[in-house]
Amino acid sequence: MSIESLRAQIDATDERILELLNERASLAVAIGHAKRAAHTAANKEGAEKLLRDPERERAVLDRLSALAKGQFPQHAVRAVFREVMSGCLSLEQPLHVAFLGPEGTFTQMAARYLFGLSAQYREAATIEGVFDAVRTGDAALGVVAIENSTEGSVTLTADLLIEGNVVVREELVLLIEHALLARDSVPFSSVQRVYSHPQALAQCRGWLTKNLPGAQLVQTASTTAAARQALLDTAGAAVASPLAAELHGLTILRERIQDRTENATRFVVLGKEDAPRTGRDRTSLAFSVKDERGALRRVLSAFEEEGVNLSRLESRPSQQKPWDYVFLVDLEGHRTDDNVQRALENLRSACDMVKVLGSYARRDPIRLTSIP
Ligand SMILES: C=C(O[C@@H]1C=C(C(=O)O)C=C[C@H]1O)C(=O)O
Repeated sequence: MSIESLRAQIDATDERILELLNERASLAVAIGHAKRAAHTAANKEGAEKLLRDPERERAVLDRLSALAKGQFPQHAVRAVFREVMSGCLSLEQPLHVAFLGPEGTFTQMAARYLFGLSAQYREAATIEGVFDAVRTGDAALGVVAIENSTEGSVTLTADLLIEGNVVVREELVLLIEHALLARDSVPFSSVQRVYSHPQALAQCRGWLTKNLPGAQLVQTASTTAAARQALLDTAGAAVASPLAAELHGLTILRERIQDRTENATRFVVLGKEDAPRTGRDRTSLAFSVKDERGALRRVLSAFEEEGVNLSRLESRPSQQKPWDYVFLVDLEGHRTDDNVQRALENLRSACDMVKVLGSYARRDPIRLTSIP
């Protein structure tokens, strides 16, 4: 069969796909109306409810990924239907998402992976700016990093979660690969300055010490800012995502320079409400113990007695008074689970403060292979 004939068949097939997308969009609009009616009936006043349903979106993607046994690549199924759903949701209700900028950061890539290109993004210059956008309603959701597997917690995110009335709605764990990027004309041997965010430099500290011992390390506000600096410096290079090379027209001098192969950053989606129970959940909470002997042991016993597994426990200065500490805990389970509820009740007797920062579905780490 000739190419022209095959292309004619592709054109006809594309038209059928377009018809089905329009049919799907009409169904989504109808569902949007039904959700609004149900919400209005249930809540006579208050801000408009967020119509996005992440659990349903996850179910759609998982079902289609499982069905994708044909010619079309399975990894592409998710990307295609991520955008199909992003477009359908935008017909029901604009989705405003704040993220820690600037453009090209891992945080932006995490946001686009979750919400697609039809969401309306608001770039915030600081982590506080993301929290403020969600708190004021300027954005329905926000995306920030909460911890890295090499560097530990993003302490400001933790502090703002403890302080504010914003909770964790979802999580996304990205496997972070760092590369050394430079302008086309810069050979590896002439790199004298390396630019990047402090966390990225720290995640590549061993490699940089071994391979560029004489280079000056210059901290920047973000890996995107580092890429922009590298474009201007004929003896400079940036530590950033290999995907940033595509974004900024840089050359990859070295790939996978992070010290730990499985270097991952956990991002959280911030919202006014946390997630419904799925049976595979995580709950983040903060507590401060009474100044009594054995108070912390009683707290840990409260979890152990109810069979609640803790996946993270760390202390943070309370920001209230010097040498006063708050503990941050991630536990396996949803705050509505009976054993978690009993554990929370029991630990309250040993604590001055207990604050649930959100219950949400646990997600396995993913590796981005292209810019979402
Ligand atoms: C269509 C719906 O609304 C949104 C769009 C979805 C989709 O395109 O499949 C799924 C969940 C929602 O975020 C729905 O809730 O079913």
